Amino acid sequence: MVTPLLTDLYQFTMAYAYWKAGKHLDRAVFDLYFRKNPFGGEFTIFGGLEECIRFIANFKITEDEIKFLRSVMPTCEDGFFEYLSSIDCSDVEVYAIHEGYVVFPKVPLMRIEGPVAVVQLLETPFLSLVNYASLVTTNAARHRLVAGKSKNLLEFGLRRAQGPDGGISASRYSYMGGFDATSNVAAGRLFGIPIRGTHSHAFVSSFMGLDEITDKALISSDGSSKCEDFVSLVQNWLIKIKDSSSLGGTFGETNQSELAAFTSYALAFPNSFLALVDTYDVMRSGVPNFCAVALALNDMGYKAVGIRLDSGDLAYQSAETRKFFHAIEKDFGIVGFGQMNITASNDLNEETIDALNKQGHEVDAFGIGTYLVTCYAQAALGCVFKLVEINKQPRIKLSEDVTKVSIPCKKKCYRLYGKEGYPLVDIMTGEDEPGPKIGERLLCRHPFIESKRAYVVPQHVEELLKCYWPGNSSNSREELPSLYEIRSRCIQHLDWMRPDHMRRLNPTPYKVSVTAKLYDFIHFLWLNEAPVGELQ
Ligand SMILES: Nc1ncnc2c1ncn2[C@@H]1O[C@H](COP(=O)(O)OP(=O)(O)OP(=O)(O)O)[C@@H](O)[C@H]1O
Ligand SMILES: O=P(O)(O)OC[C@H]1O[C@H](OP(=O)(O)OP(=O)(O)O)[C@H](O)[C@@H]1O
Ligand SMILES: O=C(O)c1cccnc1
Ligand SMILES: [Mg+2]
Repeated sequence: MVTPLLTDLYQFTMAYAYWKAGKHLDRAVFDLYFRKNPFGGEFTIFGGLEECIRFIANFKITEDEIKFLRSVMPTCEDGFFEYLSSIDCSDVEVYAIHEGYVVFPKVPLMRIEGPVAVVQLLETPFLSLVNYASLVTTNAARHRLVAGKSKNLLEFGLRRAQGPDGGISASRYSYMGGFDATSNVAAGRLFGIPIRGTHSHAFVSSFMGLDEITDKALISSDGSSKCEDFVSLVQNWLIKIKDSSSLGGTFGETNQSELAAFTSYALAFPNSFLALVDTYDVMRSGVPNFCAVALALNDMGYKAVGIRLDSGDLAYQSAETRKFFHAIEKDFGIVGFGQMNITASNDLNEETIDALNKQGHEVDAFGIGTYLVTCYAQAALGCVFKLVEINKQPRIKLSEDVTKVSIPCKKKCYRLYGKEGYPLVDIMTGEDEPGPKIGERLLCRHPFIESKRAYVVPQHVEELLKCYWPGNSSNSREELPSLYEIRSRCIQHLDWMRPDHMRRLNPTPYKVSVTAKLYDFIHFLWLNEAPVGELQ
């Protein structure tokens, strides 16, 4: 779907005007960056780089596309379309921060150099590939931080995502941000993401009673015996549970159509039985029914997986369910029954998971859809693509709003680490400036606010922008890691950050700075380009 035509018309009209002016081959440098961290936080995860690199690797406008462009731009000369059909990205260079890194406002995630007309055509597709990817990766990482490392996080969002392509991207980047699995089968196939799922209320309510089950036989897990009437085995267990010392009197008649649904599911998947228990009544029907089926499976050598809760007070119900499981373990001597998995879903987000943590809960896995994939808490990241140099001349974009003034020049970017091993500050320098050195004191200045500056003595220096597409330069090219490797990197990097940058409430901003030389140059260019006002 991502072709050169997946762009805004103005990229093509500008390309024509560059061409008419004989400027199309001017060597331009653009920075792709964002201005503010999303979700009220102080960090972002960079996602989407691999897709950008694959896009430029295949960048070619086909004859059919040229024909269409001619119809869209009928006044443009033939020579322009001949030029368009000849272009590719062999003369473009892309330097980027590694995908999955923790990144911060104003620091270029990518620096793109090449003939101005070609690089201009990359603006919209690159932004489209990076903006949502980074936003949803960050959203997933934030859900992971609040849920904790020990919980399983399942992405359930395909049905609620912004269309099929939004759903596919959501699955890919939720996994990158630290989710464990997706329910999205196509994404699992495309990207090798683990696929997981339970069943829905429709499956439960489609059953009317136990007499619907005609094939009642179940062979034991080791194949050594056969139970001809698994339904009776389940019913017997239900009676035993009802009469057990600690559970007697906690429930009466359970819903028999629900029991039929659970039994059928267990017959279909004896090795991975998991039941949705909230269709009728969690504690009076769903959980006892589940336990009866799980105990019957246990007789046949199978270990049930657990339950899913999809409504009500998830803290309370998970705790009550856990007590029920422990009581079964104790009364019937089934070792491990108390640890049965409890999955929770239903409009979960950072806030609800945080609330559950504060109340105390027994949930092992969270299934999260709507709030994760739609990025409900913030609709867009706001990455931009700005010209910073043309034909070696630095360029600046001014704005009444200081946060929107671009940082000119082709730059290098470094992450400086302190004594305790945490990243302290990111610093941008002019391309020809010497890089920061370990143990050498360096003045780091806020790019726009004069009074904000600090000396830093780095214990480790990391250059951030790596060559991912060398064009005609002699730089060697970074390999594209697998999605799994990027996910591992993301998880590791989140761990390396100082905790106060990562906390949910009032996190400390991470410092982003420029060298004194670059600071002076930005302000010189600013004064040069800004017209002096006249008061009358
Ligand atoms: N203990 C809890 N503390 C805070 N929020 C919770 C707790 N338990 C559940 N929630 C959240 O409260 C909301 C409950 O939503 P709502 O009242 O619409 O659903 P419900 O009535 O429980 O279920 P449904 O409408 O799907 O049958 C959900 O967002 C859920 O994640
Ligand atoms: O709640 P989310 O975070 O979006 O997670 C996905 C939801 O999708 C399913 O519900 P379903 O589509 O059956 O409808 P529902 O909203 O009535 O639960 C599932 O039971 C979850 O509740
Ligand atoms: O497998 C599930 O439980 C599931 C999948 C998608 C949406 N809700 C739930
Ligand atoms: Mg729901």
